[in-house]
Amino acid sequence: MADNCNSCPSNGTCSAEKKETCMIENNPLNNVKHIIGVMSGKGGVGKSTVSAVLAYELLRNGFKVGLMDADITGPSIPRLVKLQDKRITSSSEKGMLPITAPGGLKVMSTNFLVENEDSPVLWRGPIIGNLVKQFWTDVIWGDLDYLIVDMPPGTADVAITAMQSMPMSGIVMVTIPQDMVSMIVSKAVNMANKMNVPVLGVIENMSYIKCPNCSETIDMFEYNDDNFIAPDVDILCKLPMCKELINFAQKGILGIGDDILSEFNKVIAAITKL
Ligand SMILES: Nc1ncnc2c1ncn2[C@@H]1O[C@H](COP(=O)(O)OP(=O)(O)OP(=O)(O)O)[C@@H](O)[C@H]1O
Repeated sequence: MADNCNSCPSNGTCSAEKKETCMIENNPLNNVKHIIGVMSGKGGVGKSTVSAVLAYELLRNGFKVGLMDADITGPSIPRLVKLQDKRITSSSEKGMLPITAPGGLKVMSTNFLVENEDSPVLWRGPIIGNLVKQFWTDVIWGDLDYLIVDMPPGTADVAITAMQSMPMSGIVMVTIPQDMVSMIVSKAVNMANKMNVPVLGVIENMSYIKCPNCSETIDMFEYNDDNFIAPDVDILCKLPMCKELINFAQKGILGIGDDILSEFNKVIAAITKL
């Protein structure tokens, strides 16, 4: 049975049978209402960028938000939220405090634990999986409305461990509209379905570019709409390929125009319905 059901985001919604078989450990110091995974079967499609913007936009909407960088071997969140120089230097037996970014966003990443930002993480799969688990059990997130998890890439063991060790309310998939990528993201959708984590929908990133002169939109990829991901998965929003998202690490959320933020708010609408 799960440890500390009282501090589990799923508390009150699990069946008695599920509670009996649940292996999730929760930290009694945490009161997190919803955990949202941001996932993609394929690398480089914008998962970390989307996670960071989503976290900041939720914050701007007045929520208490945490951002967990569960991409252990390729942690890009600290740079995206300008915390690359921060390190966690102390912890107690109760756990580790995340680093708080300006605005109140609580962040945890492997890069806060290694000596230098460019130190490689040469750990094997089980150790990496364990660290992801510890980012939930041993980090004192405190009171949060939403914990956004930048998921480990792919659909292999670390991603499975992440889904098994955190009571996720839902997964948002990030993809680019290209048949080959969509096929791989479909695997991630199927994986989430098998693990009983609801897929809230898909963010189609780098979908188009907008001409700065005439505002014409130009689709970036040729793809067959009928084959897109899975018939029962909604496309939550379409994001352009644009400088504003490339420059997020430098300019932050205030550098992103209202048209793009309104797309992110469609995702937030799906998340806040939970
Ligand atoms: N909509 C966008 N327009 C332009 N560039 C983008 C957009 N989204 C992401 N990028 C850029 O694409 C690159 C990859 O983005 P990001 O690191 O967020 O992807 P990822 O899926 O998390 O990658 P990884 O698999 O390496 O963790 C980055 O350089 C980022 O700035």
